[in-house]
Amino acid sequence: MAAIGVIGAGYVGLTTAACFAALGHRVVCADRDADRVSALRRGEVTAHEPDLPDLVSDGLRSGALCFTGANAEAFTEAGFVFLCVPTPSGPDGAAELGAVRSVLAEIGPRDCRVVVKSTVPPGTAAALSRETGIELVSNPEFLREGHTVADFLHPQRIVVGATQPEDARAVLALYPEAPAIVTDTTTAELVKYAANCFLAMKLSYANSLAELCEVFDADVAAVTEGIGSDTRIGPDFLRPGPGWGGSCFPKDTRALAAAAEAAGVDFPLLTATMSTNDRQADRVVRRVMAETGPLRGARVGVLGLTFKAGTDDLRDSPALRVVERLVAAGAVVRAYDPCVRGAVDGVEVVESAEVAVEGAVAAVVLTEWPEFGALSWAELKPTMALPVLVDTRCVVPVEAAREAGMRVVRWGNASVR
Ligand SMILES: NC(=O)C1=CN([C@@H]2O[C@H](COP(=O)(O)OP(=O)(O)OC[C@H]3O[C@@H](n4cnc5c(N)ncnc54)[C@H](O)[C@@H]3O)[C@@H](O)[C@H]2O)C=CC1
Ligand SMILES: O=C(O)[C@H]1O[C@H](OP(=O)(O)OP(=O)(O)OC[C@H]2O[C@@H](n3ccc(=O)[nH]c3=O)[C@H](O)[C@@H]2O)[C@H](O)[C@@H](O)[C@@H]1O
Repeated sequence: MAAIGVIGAGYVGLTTAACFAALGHRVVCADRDADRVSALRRGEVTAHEPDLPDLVSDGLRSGALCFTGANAEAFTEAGFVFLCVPTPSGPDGAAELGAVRSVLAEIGPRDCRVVVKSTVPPGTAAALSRETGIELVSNPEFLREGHTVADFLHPQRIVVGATQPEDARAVLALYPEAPAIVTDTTTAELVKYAANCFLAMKLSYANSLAELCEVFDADVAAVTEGIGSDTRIGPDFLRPGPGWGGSCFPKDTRALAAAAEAAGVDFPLLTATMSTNDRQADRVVRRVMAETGPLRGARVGVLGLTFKAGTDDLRDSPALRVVERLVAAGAVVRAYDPCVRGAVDGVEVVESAEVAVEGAVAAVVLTEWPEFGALSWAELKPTMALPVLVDTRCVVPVEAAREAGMRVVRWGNASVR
C-alpha cells in the first residue's frame, strides 16, 4: 500500500484517485476548484461515469480517499504525486503547460516520485526535470470518457517513462497486472500523442470514405466491415459521424502538429487528419439543406449534443459545431440530449426528442445515444414540417423510419449490419 497524492480532480484525476483508493492505496486528491472539492467531500460526482460515484463513496467511507483544496496537503506525506491537471491548446495549438508548471513550483524538490499523467508534448518531462530539479516520471493515461473506471482498472497497457528503472518499477507496482511498456519519458509522452492522433486519423479516413460512399452510392458499413476484418486494420474506430471531438483528440492533434512544426518535421498526415475533420460540420449542414432547401427561419430538431454517447461532456463536441452552422444558416434549433440540461449557446435545449423535432423541417442525429434507435418515426413524422431525417451516427433503424414515410439520409449510405 502506498501513499499517493493526486493533483486535479477532473475525469483523469478523480478516476485515478478513486481507483488507486479502491486498489488499497491511501490517496489525497487536490483540486483548486473549491466547489468541486466540497461536492466530492459529500460524495457527489457530477461526471457521468459508471462506478465512479460508488468508488468515491467507498473511499470516503473507508478513509482511503480524501479531498482537499490545498495541493500541498496532497504531497506532504505522499510517496507518489500524480499530476492530472489540464494541458489545453495555446493560441498556436501547442499544449499549454501553465498548470503543470505551477504545480511543480508548489511541490519543489522533495522525497517523492512525481508522475506526470497529464498529456504533455515529447520532451516536456525531461525539460521540466532539468528546470525544476525534480526527476519526473511520465505515465500517460489512455482511459476513455464514459468508461474511465473500467479502463483504469483493466488497462490494455501501462506506459511508464523514467530515467531510473526503479522509478518505473515503483509506479507499475501501484497498478493491477497489465502489459507494461517501460521506456524513457520522451518516448512515453510520444506514445500518448501517437495513439490519439492515429485514432483521429483512422476516423478522418472513415469520414472521407463515408463521403465517397454517398457519391458512388456504395455502403460505408460494408466497406468498413470489409477493411476492419483484416486484423492489420482492425474494426474499431471506423464508424463515420459528424466529425470527431471531445476534450482530447482536437487539442492533441493540434499539439502534436505544433510540436512537429516547431521541430521542423513535415507531418502532412496529421494536418490532413485535422482539415478533414474541420470540413465535417459543413458537410452535415449541406446534406440537411440538400433535403430541406434554405434554412432561414426554419426549425431544425437536433438529437444529441455531447461529443459521443455515454458522457455528459460537451467540450469540443462535433454536435455543437453543426448547431453553430445550422444557426448561422438561419435555422431555429431545438436540441435534445439525454445527458444535457440547461442553456447551450444558440440552441434551445428541450426535454425530449419529441419536443425537439416538433415542427422541424429536419431531425438531425448527431450523437449515437441508443435511445435514438428506439424512437417511433410513425408517431414523430406527423408532428414535423418535413419528413427529413439525417442520421450522421447510423443509429436509427432505417427500414422502420422509411416505412413510416421518413426521407432518411444515413451517413455514408450505411446499411444496418
Ligand atoms: N479526459 C480524458 O478522457 C483524458 C484526459 N487526459 C489528459 O489528462 C489531463 C487532465 O484532463 P481531464 O481530467 O479531462 O481535465 P479536467 O478539466 O476534467 O480536470 C482537470 C482538473 O484540474 C484542476 N486544476 C487545474 N489546475 C490546477 C492546479 N494548478 N492545481 C490543482 N488543480 C488544478 C481543475 O480544477 C479540474 O478539476 C489533460 O492533460 C488531458 O489531456 C488523458 C487521458 C484521457
Ligand atoms: O486522451 C484522451 O483524452 C482520450 O481520448 C479518447 O477518448 P475520448 O475522448 O473519451 O473519446 P473516444 O471514445 O475516443 O471518441 C472520440 C471521438 O471520436 C468519435 N468516434 C469514435 C469512434 C468511432 O468509431 N467513430 C467516431 O466518430 C466519437 O464520437 C468522439 O467524438 C481516446 O479514445 C482515449 O484512449 C484517450 O485516453
